[in-house]
This record gives sequence, C-alpha cells and structure tokens, in this order.
Amino acid sequence: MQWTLVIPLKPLGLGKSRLTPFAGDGLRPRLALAFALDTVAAALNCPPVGEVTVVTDDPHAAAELSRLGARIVPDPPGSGLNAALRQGVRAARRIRPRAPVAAMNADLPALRPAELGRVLKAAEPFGRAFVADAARRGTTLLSALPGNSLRPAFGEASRTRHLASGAREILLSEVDSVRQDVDTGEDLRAAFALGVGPHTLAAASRLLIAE
Ligand SMILES: Nc1nc2c(ncn2[C@@H]2O[C@H](COP(=O)(O)OP(=O)(O)OP(=O)(O)O)[C@@H](O)[C@H]2O)c(=O)[nH]1
Ligand SMILES: C=C(OP(=O)(O)O)C(=O)O
Repeated sequence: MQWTLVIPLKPLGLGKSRLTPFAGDGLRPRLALAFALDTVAAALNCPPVGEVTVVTDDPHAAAELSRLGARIVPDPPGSGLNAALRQGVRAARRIRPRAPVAAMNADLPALRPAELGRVLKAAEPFGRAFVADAARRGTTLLSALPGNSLRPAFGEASRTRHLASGAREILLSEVDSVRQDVDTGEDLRAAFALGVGPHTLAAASRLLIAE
C-alpha cells in the first residue's frame, strides 16, 4: 500500500503556545517550523508513504515544506484543525483516490521512518485506526482506508473520541517516535531523549544560545 499522509500545520506565529514558558516569541515559530520540517522529512523517507500533503496557511512554512517535496493545501477559512484535515483528505483523494490516508501531527521531531512504516502496516487491516500520543490522552495519527471517511476528532483528549468513534487503536510497542508529539518543554526533552531530526537540533541550539 502507498499511503498519503495529511499533516496539518498552524501558522507558525500562532502555534505551540504551550512552549511559551520555554521559548519566547522569537524562537517559538522557528521551533514549530523545525518540528514540521523534521516530521515531513521523516514521512517522505518512509517507503510506504507515496505523498505528503500539508494543510497550512503559513506562506513561509509552505515554501520550506514544498521544497522538501510536500504538496501544500490551504486551510478552509476560519475552521480549525479537524476541518483543515477534512479539506486535506479531500484534496489528497482527488489526486490519489485509491490510496489509504493518514492524518498525522506536524510536531513529531523525533519521527523515525521505520517506526512510521510499522504503524502504517499495522493500520492496513482496519477501515480506521489511530495511534495515541505518549501521554495516552491525545492522538498523533489517524488512518482511513479508501471508502472510509476519516472523521477526525483531534484536539484535547482525542484518544477517547477516536476510540468511541470505532477507530481501532494501534497498540504497537517501540513506536515511541510516532507517539512523541511536542506541546511542552517536558515533551521537547522527551523528544530529545529519543533523538530529534537536524532542523529541531539546529533550532534548539539557538534556544540554548539565547538562554
Ligand atoms: N492547518 C491547521 N493545523 C492546525 C490547526 N490547529 C492545530 N493545527 C496543527 O495540528 C497539530 C496538533 O495541534 P496542537 O498539538 O494543538 O498544536 P498547536 O496548536 O500548535 O499547539 P498549542 O498552541 O500549544 O495548542 C499541529 O501539527 C498543529 O500545527 C489549524 O487550525 N489548522
Ligand atoms: C491535537 C491533539 O492534542 P494536543 O493539542 O495535546 O497535541 C490531539 O491529541 O488530538
């Protein structure tokens, strides 16, 4: 199976607000972009991934991510994360109608292509499936095979909603890099312990210099 990944990214100046105690207004957008670049680069290096579509209204991020090889789709006006994902899936399915799709967060700076590949393999038998985040409260990836609507319910404590919606939870061990989203300074430390990608490493060294 060749998957299309749909990755949502908030405008860089607005996202990652929970990193505020850790990184000021100058550095937070750089970190948000670095997370997205490392996430998208790892996804594009994953053999079962045929295409990456990023849904974003941020022109700078759009330029950098399309240079890596991602397709860019704008957010529908004034709609929020789940509507952005539905829009991304519609656009992706127009281009590859027979490809399975997976929505995945843009804040997975330690993402390993091999671990993503194992998750996508595990998702293959199920119409819809998801991976819980490291805290087991949220969701980092939600998949849908052709013929299944994605029905994304991301946001605070989304694991319970995805479970209740009938999506199968993928309970693989040793896919920590797919689960480790970064919302807080503590999450960033945990991602560093797993090993972050080069963009995050470079952006975070600015953080250390700035401190
Ligand atoms: N395109 C798009 N992406 C979004 C939107 N809201 C959140 N995202 C993305 O969805 C993913 C999960 O969001 P969060 O973890 O809540 O990230 P965030 O909103 O940047 O973080 P906080 O400001 O701390 O809530 C991240 O990749 C965000 O960039 C939105 O309205 N549009
Ligand atoms: C977007 C989500 O949560 P967070 O904002 O905690 O990453 C989610 O887990 O669905």
